[in-house]
Parts: sequence; structure tokens; C-alpha cells
Amino acid sequence: MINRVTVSVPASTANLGPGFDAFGLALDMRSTYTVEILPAEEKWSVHFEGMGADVLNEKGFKFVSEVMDYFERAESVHLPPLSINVHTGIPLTRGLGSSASAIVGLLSCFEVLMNTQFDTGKILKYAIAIEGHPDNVTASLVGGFTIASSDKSEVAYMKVVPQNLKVVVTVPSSFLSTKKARACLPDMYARKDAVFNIGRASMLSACIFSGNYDLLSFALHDRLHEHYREKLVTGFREVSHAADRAGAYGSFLSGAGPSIAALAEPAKAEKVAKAMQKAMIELDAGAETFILDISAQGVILQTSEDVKA
Ligand SMILES: Nc1ncnc2c1ncn2[C@@H]1O[C@H](COP(=O)(O)OP(=O)(O)O)[C@@H](O)[C@H]1O
Ligand SMILES: N[C@@H](CCOP(=O)(O)O)C(=O)O
Repeated sequence: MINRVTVSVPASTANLGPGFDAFGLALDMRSTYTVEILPAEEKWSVHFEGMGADVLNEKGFKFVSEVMDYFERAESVHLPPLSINVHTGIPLTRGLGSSASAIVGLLSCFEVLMNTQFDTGKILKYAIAIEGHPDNVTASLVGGFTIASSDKSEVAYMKVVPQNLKVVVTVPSSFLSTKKARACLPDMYARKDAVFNIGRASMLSACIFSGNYDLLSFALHDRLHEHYREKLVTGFREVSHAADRAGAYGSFLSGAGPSIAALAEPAKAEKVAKAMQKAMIELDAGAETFILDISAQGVILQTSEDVKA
């Protein structure tokens, strides 16, 4: 039996413009989860450190207990008392998949401790049920660029690790919860907008899977969510234009926002980052801009004992 497990889980940028609720990209920015089984008489505990730890030490307990409850119901088990330590390296509520990565990290630890295995398909199914959409959880779980599609009974995904691409992300100091950013989307779309997105999303996945980025700028456009969310995001247009003018392939709202991400050739990433940050400074808006690599790996399991894949 395994008593203690540590996993590290990447952040993600989801949607990438036209791939609403389907596309995800794992980023080289990680949180770490260590879960240890305590003696039966002890009480379970959660401790957070790192980014947003002050908020999480007040409110994170509820989120963790919801993931625990889901795992217990789905597996028909009772988790023993656990000590859970979280080191967050992902900014919270900024569109970088902090909740998706937390769900994936916690489920991975529970699966290893209770079942001595790492069943990717099962963890993915549970994580999608909790998060409500498959894009960001899939990228965090398996890494790379992912296309995921799910309904009540089935989940499917494909993964590729893009080469020669950097992700430049401007992370505003303001928060935007995914719940609020989803609430402003319409229930119905015009056929012309659906057709527009099918074309651009198909083109984008062909560019990424083939490694031919000639049509990437053309592909990185959306009509299903960005326009509706723009009003909730400071500087979306200004930062996007700045990224384009500095030579990025294109830019998009990261996940549900408010972070704004751009894809760029490695040689242009520095210039793109400076231009995006400058656009926020000119608006007098607080923000930090990062140049990130794509994480080829999703969850990384750090335990010395044997775990069945
Ligand atoms: N490591 C974590 N542990 C517990 N709860 C977390 C963690 N990371 C995120 N959360 C929860 O997820 C919320 C953010 O989720 P969401 O609004 O979807 O934004 P994001 O784009 O960052 O995922 C936080 O307010 C917090 O409740
Ligand atoms: N497809 C979802 C993605 C949400 O990602 P997050 O990183 O903001 O949680 C959406 O656009 O709502």
C-alpha cells in the first residue's frame, strides 16, 4: 500500500480562440499536491502555500472537500483521514486553469493512494464531471495541445506536443471567475458564427498537428465566446493588437479570461511580451506578462513505489 504521494500538475490555456470547450494547451507553470494517509484517529487537514495561499487557506477547503466527495461517491469508498499539502504555482481565477489543475491533482493523488494505479481515462472522466467541460482538465492531465470532446457517456481526446512555439501570457491583477464568464454566453448561436468557428477551429488543429504554422494567424479567431466576454476583460483589444503588431501569430482570451495569451515563434516572444505588458501599462492596469513553454507532460507522479499505469 502507498501511504504518501506527490504529483505536479501544469496550468493550461483553454479554447485558443475558436476551440471553445475543446482545445487546451498545457503550460510550463505548475502546482504540486502531496497527500498522505494519517492514522485513523486523526482528522484530515489541508494546507496551502504559494500563489493565492491566503485566499485558499480561507476558501480552498470547500473546493477540496467537493473533489473528495465526488471521488468517494464515484468509487464507493471512504477516504481515510488525509493530510493534504498544496503548493500553488498557478495564479487563481485568471483563466489559466487553476481549478482544473487542482481537480486533476487531487483526483490523481486519491487514485494512487486508494487503488495503487493511475487510470488516465477514469481520472479524466471524473475531472470533466466536476469541472463541467473537458478542455482544460485534459491538457492538465496529459500535457501538450489537446482536443477533447465529451458527452454524458463518452470522452475522447487527441494530443500532440507543438514544436517551436512559445505562449506569451498577460495575467491581469484583476480576477474573473469562470462561472461569471460562462454566464454571459448565449444559449443559441447564429449558423454563420457556428460555421465560422468550425472552419477556424479545424484549421487551427491542422496547423498544430502538422507543425505548419502558415495559417495560424488566420485560424486564431473566434465568434463563440470572446466577443461576449470582452466587456469583462480590461485591455483585451489593446493587448491583442499589441501582440499582433509585435509579430505574434495571434492572440486569444486564455480560458474564460481575464488573462490574454499569444502564440509566437521563440525568437519573437520577448518582443511580443514587452508589447503586451506595455499595452496594459498604458491602460494603467496591473498585470504581469510571462513567456511560457508548452508542457509536454501533464501530471507528473513523484512516488518511489510502483503505480500501475
Ligand atoms: N489549488 C487549489 N485548491 C483548491 N481550490 C482551488 C485551487 N485552485 C483553484 N481553486 C478554486 O478554483 C477557483 C478558480 O476557478 P475558476 O473560476 O474556474 O478560475 P481558473 O481559471 O483559475 O480555473 C478558486 O477561486 C478556488 O475556489
Ligand atoms: N472552455 C472554458 C475554459 C475555462 O478555462 P479556465 O482556465 O478559465 O477555467 C470556458 O471558456 O469557459
